Amino acid sequence: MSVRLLLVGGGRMGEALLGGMLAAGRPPEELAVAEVYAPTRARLAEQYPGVRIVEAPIAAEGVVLATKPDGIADAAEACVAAGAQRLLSVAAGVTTDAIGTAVPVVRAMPNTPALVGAGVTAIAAGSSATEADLDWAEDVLKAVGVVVRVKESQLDAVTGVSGSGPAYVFLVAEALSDAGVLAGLPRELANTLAFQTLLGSSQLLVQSGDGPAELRAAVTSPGGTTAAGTRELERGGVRSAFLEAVMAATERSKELGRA
Ligand SMILES: NC(=O)C1=CN([C@@H]2O[C@H](COP(=O)(O)OP(=O)(O)OC[C@H]3O[C@@H](n4cnc5c(N)ncnc54)[C@H](OP(=O)(O)O)[C@@H]3O)[C@@H](O)[C@H]2O)C=CC1
Ligand SMILES: O=C(O)[C@@H]1CCC=N1
Repeated sequence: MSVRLLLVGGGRMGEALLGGMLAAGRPPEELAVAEVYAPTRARLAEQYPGVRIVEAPIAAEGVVLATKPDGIADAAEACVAAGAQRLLSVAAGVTTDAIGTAVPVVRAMPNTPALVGAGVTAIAAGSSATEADLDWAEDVLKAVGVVVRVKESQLDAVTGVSGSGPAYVFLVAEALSDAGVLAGLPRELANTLAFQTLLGSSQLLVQSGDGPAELRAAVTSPGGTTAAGTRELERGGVRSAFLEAVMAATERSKELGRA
């Protein structure tokens, strides 16, 4: 009997999508995970009761491919041979043409906040995918966050900004907390202050309708503490470091597609 949705690859991204979909109320019996690594299968089976955990692809109405980029084409072929009707690849860099199966392929770039329903995913249709295939992909992914539709040519840049983006934000969180400790605060308190500041600032950014420059200006009192701190960030080249980071990640995504 075919499952509604098979996730191939129960690694970090596969599990973020699985956990996010279950938390959003998707029934576990609609889902299956194919994962080659036995200890990961055992852990997933224990952590997600009701979800079918298998070693190799089984028949499915739809498949999310979340293996490493260099294994995506083979995994896609195995899924089609097992009876998959449509595919959704989340692999960085790998084009839908390179996947090139007999069934429609949608390419997506999600991010790990999907695990808590706060992801953002960009999707693009491969040449044989229709509007209905994009609707299906959007339906699957909107359970775990915001979904936007883009041209496939934009997906490498999307990867640089939001696919890899959570890692940059976690780095900022670590650095802000470390700085609090340097300034004399206990670690637990520094973590609470740093993490809640990131959360609150993101919520304000999304909910207020004001842009980041306006919101930053509202924190920056004339001759005050924020202006003094911001001068040091600018002196350290933080803005340029973000530009270079996103460009490097975008380029690496393109390289992964050529490998
Ligand atoms: N992590 C992230 O934030 C994001 C990742 N992605 C994409 O998601 C994909 C997975 O990345 P990530 O989760 O980080 O990597 P992981 O290495 O954590 O996960 C990949 C998993 O797939 C397993 N696997 C490999 N081949 C197969 C196969 N043929 N059938 C079933 N399972 C298989 C791997 O097992 P083993 O280790 O034994 O090989 C591993 O458990 C990549 O293509 C990446 O580009 C996209 C957006 C964000
Ligand atoms: O680091 C990576 O290659 C993957 C793709 C985007 C986030 N993680």
